[in-house]
Amino acid sequence: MTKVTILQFPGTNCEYDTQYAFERLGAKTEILWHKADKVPQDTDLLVIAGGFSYGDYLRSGAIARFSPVMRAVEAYAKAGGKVLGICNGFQVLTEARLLPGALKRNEQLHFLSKHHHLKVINNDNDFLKKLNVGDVVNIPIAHHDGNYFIDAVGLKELEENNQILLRYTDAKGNIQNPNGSVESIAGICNKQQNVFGLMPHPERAMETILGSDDGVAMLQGFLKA
Ligand SMILES: NC(=O)CC[C@H](N)C(=O)O
Repeated sequence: MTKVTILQFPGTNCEYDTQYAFERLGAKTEILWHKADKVPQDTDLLVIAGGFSYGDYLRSGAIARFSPVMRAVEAYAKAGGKVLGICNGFQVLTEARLLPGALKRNEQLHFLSKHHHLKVINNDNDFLKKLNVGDVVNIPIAHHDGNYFIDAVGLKELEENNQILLRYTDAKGNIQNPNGSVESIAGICNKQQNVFGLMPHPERAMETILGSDDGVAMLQGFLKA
């Protein structure tokens, strides 16, 4: 059985949605408070859940990065452990330099909360292997700091190493840009392809009655066969 450990900082608010989503897919889960100094040994996937860690003070994710548990997360990722950062989790991972780039305030300076389409750019990784390149999924976004920035050198590296995983599009897969992100990037991974981050919330797209179940195929990629 796959074991998913979900990090919780003061201000995290998506840990229970994330727990529900993974348990529904048959995983066992544990919520880990940010004061922990170890990642549980049986962890197959570590998720940094969404929310407003430390009230988004200074910059989203900028304080959480100094929490004790982040030293353990760094060691876990360095040893090849799989890490997924969703929304605020993505922000924490960029602040901790486990993923390149930064998340700035949305271009229009508004909080965005709606469903958005995304196109799969690369599926040659654990995260998106259940989807096909070019697939368009419908996933909620909910952020005010989702404007992904990376400089030209960094962007070239992302492209060369197939690190761009998802881009924002319309329902037909035409590129769209809700928040000003460089090249409409919605999700990336590190060069080693074991640390993943995205602004949209797959854990909120688990049931058609709630607008979409396209998150199922995304999260399933992490489960053991
Ligand atoms: N849903 C979230 O994780 C919110 C992320 C972050 N606090 C922002 O608004 O940008």
